[in-house]
Order: sequence, then C-alpha cells, then structure tokens
Amino acid sequence: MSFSVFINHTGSSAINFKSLPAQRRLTEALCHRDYGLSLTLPDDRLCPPVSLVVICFYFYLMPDTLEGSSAGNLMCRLNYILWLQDIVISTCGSNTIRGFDIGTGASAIYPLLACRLEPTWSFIATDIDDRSIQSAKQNIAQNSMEGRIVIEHMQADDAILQPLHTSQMDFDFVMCNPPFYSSTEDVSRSAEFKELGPNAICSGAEVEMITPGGETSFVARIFSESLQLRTKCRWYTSMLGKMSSIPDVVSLFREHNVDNYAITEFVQGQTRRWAIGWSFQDARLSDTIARISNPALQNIMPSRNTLHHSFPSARPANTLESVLRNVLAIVDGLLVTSTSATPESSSTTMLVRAQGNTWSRAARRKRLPAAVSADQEPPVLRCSIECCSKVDTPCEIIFTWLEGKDRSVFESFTSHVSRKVISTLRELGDE
Ligand SMILES: C[S@@+](CC[C@H](N)C(=O)[O-])C[C@H]1O[C@@H](n2cnc3c(N)ncnc32)[C@H](O)[C@@H]1O
Repeated sequence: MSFSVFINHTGSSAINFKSLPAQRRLTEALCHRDYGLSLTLPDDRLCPPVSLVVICFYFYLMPDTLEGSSAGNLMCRLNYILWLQDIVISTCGSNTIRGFDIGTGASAIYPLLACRLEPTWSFIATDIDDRSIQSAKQNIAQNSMEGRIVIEHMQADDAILQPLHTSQMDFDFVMCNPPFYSSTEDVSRSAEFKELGPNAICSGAEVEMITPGGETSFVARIFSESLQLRTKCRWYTSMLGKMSSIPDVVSLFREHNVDNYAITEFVQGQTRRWAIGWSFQDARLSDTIARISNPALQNIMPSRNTLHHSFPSARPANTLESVLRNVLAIVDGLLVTSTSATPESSSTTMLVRAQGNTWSRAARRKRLPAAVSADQEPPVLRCSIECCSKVDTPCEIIFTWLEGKDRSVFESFTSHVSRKVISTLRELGDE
C-alpha cells in the first residue's frame, strides 16, 4: 500500500484517508495483519467501515505514523461478533454453531471474521447483488473457507430468511447489517454523511445502502418471517444504524408478545451502531448481554433477568446461604443441580431447576404433584442463585433467570424464596 502513504508537513509518513483506494488497501492490510484474512475489496462497493475506525484511531491517537496499530482495528465489525459469541456461549449447548449472515456484501467480512475467531462455527451467507456475491465468493476461496461459508444468491423479493425455510438444519443465530437508508435523500440527511462528506459514505452501490422503507422495514420483514420460523433459529439479530429505529422494532416485539429480546450498542470512535436480537426459545440472556445503560433507551429495554433481594441487617453470607439451602430443600420438586464457590469472593452460586411450579399459592392449594421427572420435559424454570455479602453493604440474594417461558414464574419463585428466607431468619432471631 506504499502508494497511499505520503510524507506530511512534519516529515513523518501518513495515510491519505480521503483516498478510497487508500482506505481499502489499509483495511485489507489490517485484516491480514490482525486476523490473518486475505481480502480483496472491490472499488465500487462499500469498504467495511474499518476505515472509519482507522481514521479515528490514526487521526486522534497516532496521526503521523502507521506503526503500532492495536489488534482492535476491525472493532466496528468485531463488536457485533463478540456480542454474538456471548449470546452463543450463554444459550447454546452444542459446540457446532451455525450462523446466517443476511446481506454479506462484497467482503463477506462477518462470516470470515467469525470463522477465523471460532473454529467450530459455519455460515450460510446471502446477498442480492451479483457483484457482491462474486467478490464474496472470491474472498471465501482466498481464505479456504468454502467448507464453512456457503453463499446463496437471493432476489430482492424473496423471503429474506429463505435459507432457514429450506434448510433441514436448525440455526443458532441470524445476523445482518442491513441497508440503513430509505432513499438517497435519507442518505444525505444522515449525520455520518454530513460529518464525513459524500465520498466517505457514497463509495458503495445503492443496493448496499438503500432499501424500501429503510432499516426499520428491513428488520420488520425479518421479524415477520421469524414469527413463522420461530425456534428454527435460536437468536435472530440485526444491526441498526439509527437509534431512532430501535423503538419501532421493540414495538413489534411488544405487539407480538415477544419478551425475550436484547438491545446493545457498539461505540467505536465517532461511529455508533446498535444491535437488536430476539428469540422464541426459553433460554434467557444475562442483563449484561441483553441491556445497555443508555438513558434514552431505558423505557424500551427488556425486563431485567437478574433480581437482587437484599436483607437489611448485614450478616455473613454463609448464614444466609445455609438458610437459603434449607428453604430450597423444602420447595417441592426443585433440583439444586450444582453449586460452585469462588473462595476469593466469599460467594456461592446454586443452579436450580424446577419442572413445575409447586410454590405458588394456587399450586399449593391444588397440591400439584412435584413433577421432578427426568430432563426430557423443558423445565418451567432454571435460575442461578447467589448469596453475596460485601463489607458495609447488606447481604443479598441474587437470582438470575436462565431458562423459562414465563417471567411471572421466575418472579413468583424469587418472592417465595425471599419470603421464606426472611421468615426463617426471624425465627432464628436474625432479622
Ligand atoms: C450495508 S451492506 C452490508 C454488507 C456487509 N455485511 C458488511 O457489513 O460490510 C447491506 C448488504 O445487504 C444486501 N442486501 C440488500 N437487500 C438484501 C436482501 N433482501 N437479501 C439479502 N441481502 C440483501 C446488499 O446487497 C448489501 O450487500
């Protein structure tokens, strides 16, 4: 890429970031250096916005030199893959992971990066653009990934999730970086266009940036197809380029009673993106994966899956823990499958599984049998329970919902156990 490097007024070597070929060559070089990927990025298609990150990185941190770039240069793309890794680790039992990248583009950057990082992942990747398909296939071949990434050529009016409809196999996740805009006017109104100038954003083809109705309509199509496919895929996700699109998508979830969803934010330099995910399965995500603290989005965040019940008068966690164990032991049909302790943190985690709700007042009135049968039936509730005591803070029990269809079952369980713990502590004269 030597042709893109020039000597600036201070006498140091620098890159001309206004040159699109220079951005492409730099992206190719960084992908090669940091991820061992050999990419060829065509001049008439979008360059994965590693360039935006690199521009920020070099302008603000190392304006004069190309030396010393960190391994994090593909952050914009990498952040999405890291979020998916977290989802996969916490909700997928198997090692062999199947992903589906909608609109993979000329680089096929997501499946290539993900397969490089995760040796047991494989992908189906689609696009509707001949030129991108051709280039994506070349990039996949250049990296000898043909056995793990299969490209399917779609038409604009095909079902977006067509490969899921036809595949015999189930998928672990769907991912997508959709065209964000609804028209060329929408592109020119965008903050990024204004900030970076027309060259930075208009280097790609219309098909990459514009879709009827913009990203909200695109994701709404994916959502509506997912309503038919449901558990054929564990997690449906998409990136969003505009924060204002998130409430529209969440209102679709609410309309269709989909409460198992997640919102996250990727911030890299001046570039900000969001991703949203939803699932029809019972595995629940931790709040650190499913929620963000952005104040503008609090009223549309999914409900918390971690609930803290604190016990005002401080006491050692081991007292609380032994009371908790006794309480759990007398709840019909509970299986406390494992416990683990971390010596340095003085906290203990218990994993609890309930095949039926035996603790609610209604269940106790009806004296429902404790259905502790085998693992074949999905549990009504799986959660982890941790007792915590820290200096100067009240002891607390932290319940984390791991699996279940019905939030009210989780919440009634946490209330029941907490009430019983309080009454036992009172009997012991401890509360
Ligand atoms: C913003 S680009 C993303 C490209 C690439 N995934 C990336 O992140 O660099 C959107 C891509 O979606 C493709 N696309 C648009 N409509 C599509 C559809 N109905 N099905 C599949 N791909 C589509 C476009 O051709 C384009 O390659």
